[in-house]
Amino acid sequence: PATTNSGNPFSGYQLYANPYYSAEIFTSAIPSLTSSLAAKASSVAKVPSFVWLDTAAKVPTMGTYLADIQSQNAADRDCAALASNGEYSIADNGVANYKAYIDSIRAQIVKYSDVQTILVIEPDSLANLVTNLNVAKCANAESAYLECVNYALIQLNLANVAMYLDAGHAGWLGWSANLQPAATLFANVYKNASSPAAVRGLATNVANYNAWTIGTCPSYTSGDSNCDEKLYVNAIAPLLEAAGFSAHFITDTSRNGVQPTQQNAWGDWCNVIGTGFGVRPTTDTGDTLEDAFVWVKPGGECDGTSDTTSSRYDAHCGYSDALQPAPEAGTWFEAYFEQLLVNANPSF
Ligand SMILES: O=[N+]([O-])c1ccc(O[C@@H]2O[C@H](CO)[C@@H](O[C@@H]3O[C@H](CO)[C@@H](O[C@@H]4O[C@H](CO)[C@@H](O)[C@H](O)[C@H]4O)[C@H](O)[C@H]3O)[C@H](O)[C@H]2O)cc1
Ligand SMILES: [Mg+2]
Repeated sequence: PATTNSGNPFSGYQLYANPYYSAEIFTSAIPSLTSSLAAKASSVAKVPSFVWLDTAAKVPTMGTYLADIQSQNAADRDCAALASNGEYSIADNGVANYKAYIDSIRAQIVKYSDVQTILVIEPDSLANLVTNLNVAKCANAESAYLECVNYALIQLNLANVAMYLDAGHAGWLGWSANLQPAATLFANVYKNASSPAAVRGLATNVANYNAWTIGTCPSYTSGDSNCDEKLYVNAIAPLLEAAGFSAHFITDTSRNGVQPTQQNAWGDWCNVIGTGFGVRPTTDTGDTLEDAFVWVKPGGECDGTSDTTSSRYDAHCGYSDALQPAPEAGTWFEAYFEQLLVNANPSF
C-alpha cells in the first residue's frame, strides 16, 4: 500500500511472525512446559520478530520467508565482546565475503520486490566504533566495518526496503561523553553512502533490556541522564538532524518487560536474570520520532555461554546477574525463555 502518512515504513503493513523463532519455541520449549505455560509459549511464537542473518547460510531462508509473505502477500561482528563474534575474519577475505553476503540479501529482496522488508544493520558494530577503539580487535576492524556498512547501505537502498542502523542503547551511547561522537559517526556513515532514501534511521536497545520510558532512573544508570530509550532517542535525534541525518527510530522491546532490571551494572548485557518479554510490536509509540516498538532479539536465544572453557566465553556471561548455566550465543536457552515467559509484561 502507498504510504499515506509520515513515511513510517511500518504503517499500513502487517508484521510477519518469524518461522525460525516459532520452530525453536515449538521444538525446544513447548515439549518441556506445563500445559498453561505451553499455551503462553505458543502465543509468543506468533509475535513478529526480526530474523537474524548472522550467517550467510541463513540468507536463502530469507527467500523462503519472503515467498511465504508474498504468497500471503549483517564482518567481525561485535569486535568487543567474545561471545557472539562474526562469521567472517578480515584476515581471511572477510570484506569480500561480507560483500557477497550483502549481494545475496539484495538478490532476495529484488526477487520479492513487492514485499516490504525492514532491515536492522549490523547490531553492535558501529556502536563499538564509538566506545571501543581502545580494543585492538575493534581498532583493527574499523576501516573494514565502515567499508562493509557503506556497501550494505548502497546495495540495499531499494524501494521496498527500510533500513535502521544499529545504535546501541541509552546505557551505551546515551552517556553525555558518547552522544555527540555517536551522532557524528552515524551521520557520516549516512552521508558517505550518499544519504540513501531507504535509510530511515536508527535501531536502539537491540538485545538489551532498557525501558522505553521509566518514571525513576534506576540506580545503575546514575551519571547518565538519558536513563531510558525515549530520552536517548530524543537526545540524539537533534544532533543527527544538525549533522544532516533526519532520523527516525525503532526500539527493541523483546526483553524489557521488567523495570527496573536486576543488572548489577548497566554494562551487564549477557543473559540478565529477572527479565521478561516486553511490549509487543506496535507503531503506537506516542512519539513522532519512534516509528515502532519491535522485537529484534529473539528472546530465548542465548547471548553467550557461561562455560569458562569455551573459546567464545565472555566474562559478562559469568556475572552474578547472568543466568547460568548458559549455552553458546545464538543457541536455544530454555531456562531463559521460561524466565522471559513467566515475567512477561504485558503477560501472555
Ligand atoms: O559515569 N560516567 O561518566 C561514565 C562515563 C562513561 C562510561 O562508559 C560507558 O559505560 C557503559 C556501561 O555503563 C558502556 O556501555 C556498554 O558497552 C558495552 C560494549 O563495550 C555494551 O556491550 C554490548 O552489549 C550488546 C547488547 O546491548 C551485546 O550484544 C554486545 O555483545 C556487548 O558487547 C553494553 O551493552 C553497554 O552498556 C559504554 O561502552 C561506556 O562508554 C561509564 C560511566
Ligand atoms: Mg550479543
